[in-house]
Amino acid sequence: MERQEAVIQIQDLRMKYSDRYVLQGIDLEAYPGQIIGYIGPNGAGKSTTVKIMLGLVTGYAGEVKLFGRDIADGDPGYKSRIGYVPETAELYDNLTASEYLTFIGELYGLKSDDADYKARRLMDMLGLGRVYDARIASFSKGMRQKVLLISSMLHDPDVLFLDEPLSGLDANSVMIVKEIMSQLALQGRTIFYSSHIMEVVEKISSRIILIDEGRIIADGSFEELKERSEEGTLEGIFNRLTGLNNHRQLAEQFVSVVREDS
Ligand SMILES: Nc1ncnc2c1ncn2[C@@H]1O[C@H](COP(=O)(O)OP(=O)(O)OP(=O)(O)O)[C@@H](O)[C@H]1O
Repeated sequence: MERQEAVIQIQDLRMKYSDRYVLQGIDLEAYPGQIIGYIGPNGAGKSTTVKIMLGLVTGYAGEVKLFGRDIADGDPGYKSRIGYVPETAELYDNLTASEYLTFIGELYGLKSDDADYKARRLMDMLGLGRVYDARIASFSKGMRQKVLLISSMLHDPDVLFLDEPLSGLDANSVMIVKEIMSQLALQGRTIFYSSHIMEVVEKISSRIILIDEGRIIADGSFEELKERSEEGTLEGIFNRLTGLNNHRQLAEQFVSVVREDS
């Protein structure tokens, strides 16, 4: 099968904060239709990689290309073809969802009326039609997450970067958002997401990239990773490859310190 052109190409990406390398030579490429689970322990360098691709972090070494162009070439045009859901975001609490989403849509080049019309229907479909004109300050965590997800997709981006996209969502909403991700991928969009929920990553990713201390230590489909491992679950593979084999002991020690007489 003829392979389409890569939408993300990263070569020997290195990033140093103070004297410490937090990315130590990342190489990866992603293609249309892929759902890539980018996973790793806390502090492994996942957000840093994504922020570099978004143009939010500079000062890196190596090459990062999106849609075939070096993002350091000074042309920010690629940003209109990507969407982003950060792990935590300051939404404009004083705006209504309608004002916020229309504003974001306009930033991405949609006409105000079109953005408003599209946002209203998407909010309605996620069960938030009722609060479309309410202030975001009054929204629960899950409601805010839905607004963020909608804001990242309003302009129908080619590549979606999602950081813990299911954070705060109830079980029904999780099913809907997972299905939305699959359908977008089937329609040729690329989804590059980070999550710590291994069961979800295992099920929905077409490819899983595991990083630890700024290096890729596994890259392949879940089936491929499983073949190379004795573990039957992604959680087991993750724990083995990132060196955690004493969680019970650690938990016992932790609890015994918690229970010490003060
Ligand atoms: N602005 C910064 N200045 C200094 N160090 C930073 C900065 N941003 C990140 N780091 C460091 O870089 C390393 C990687 O951080 P990063 O946020 O990329 O990890 P992560 O894999 O996304 O972790 P998590 O799963 O906890 O979100 C960490 O050691 C972090 O302390």
